Amino acid sequence: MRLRFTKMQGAGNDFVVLDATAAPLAIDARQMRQLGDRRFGVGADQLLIVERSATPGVDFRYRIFNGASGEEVEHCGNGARCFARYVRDRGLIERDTIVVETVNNQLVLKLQADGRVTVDMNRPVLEAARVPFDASGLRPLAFAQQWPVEVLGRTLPLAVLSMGNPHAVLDLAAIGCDDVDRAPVETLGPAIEAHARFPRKVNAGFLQIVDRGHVRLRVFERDAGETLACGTGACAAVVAGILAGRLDPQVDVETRGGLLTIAWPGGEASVAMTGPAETVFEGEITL
Ligand SMILES: N[C@H](CCC[C@H](N)C(=O)O)C(=O)O
Repeated sequence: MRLRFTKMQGAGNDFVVLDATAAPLAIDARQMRQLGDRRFGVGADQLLIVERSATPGVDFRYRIFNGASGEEVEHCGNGARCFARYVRDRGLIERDTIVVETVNNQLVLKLQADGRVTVDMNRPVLEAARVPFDASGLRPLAFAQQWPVEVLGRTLPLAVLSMGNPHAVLDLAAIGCDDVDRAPVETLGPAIEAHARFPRKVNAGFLQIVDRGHVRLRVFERDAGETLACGTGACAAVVAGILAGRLDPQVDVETRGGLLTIAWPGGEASVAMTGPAETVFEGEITL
């Protein structure tokens, strides 16, 4: 199969974007993995498919696949910003405000005059069972979403929540680490990602709080490994820090790939994420 694609990145989290608005794309998991492979394919953290939506009031369907596994997932924040840039730049829509539906959500994407994109990421899901997280036998710690989880022989205070996809956030101050670049991501990342208490695995965030308006974050992503940035992970980390009483309602999140700004007033409000979205190149591949 000959396939045209667009390579994009948002804060260094990179994507292969495929246009299925004119005709459906029949790509299996093996072909998704090939597309995502950095040596045998194009290479990307995730693959995004753009489809028209039949739902009234919704412009597009937004489907996300992790490149390493080829499996479909519920959400991708950096990808949502690239999605907005993609459909606008290709003239698939004339408006700067775009409504997309994912497998379990609807998102509103807004292209800003400065080139960044703001995404309404909806409310965080805080109930453990809906993350999903098995909290059986555990009692919450400093706040209702923080749980004592045994990982590699040590008990870690993990903030557990969903942005549509599952997240576990470790405030590095809890393990005496004051520099995210020295966080034990290589060891704790895979151990948290595959932990038995997360039946659908989990994205593992490592949070360094610099001050109430500025954090540094690394994320070992589910079925992707450490990425240069994770949009849903940035939202989850800021929500966790606000629930802990350690962050203000708007926070700059410094990731290895760039800066994201996350805002959450708390309660039933949506999380807003703003950040960059760039096209890198166009290409064709035979699968
Ligand atoms: N690895 C994630 C999907 C991509 C999320 C990330 N790239 C983002 O920007 O939110 C998961 O399996 O839930």
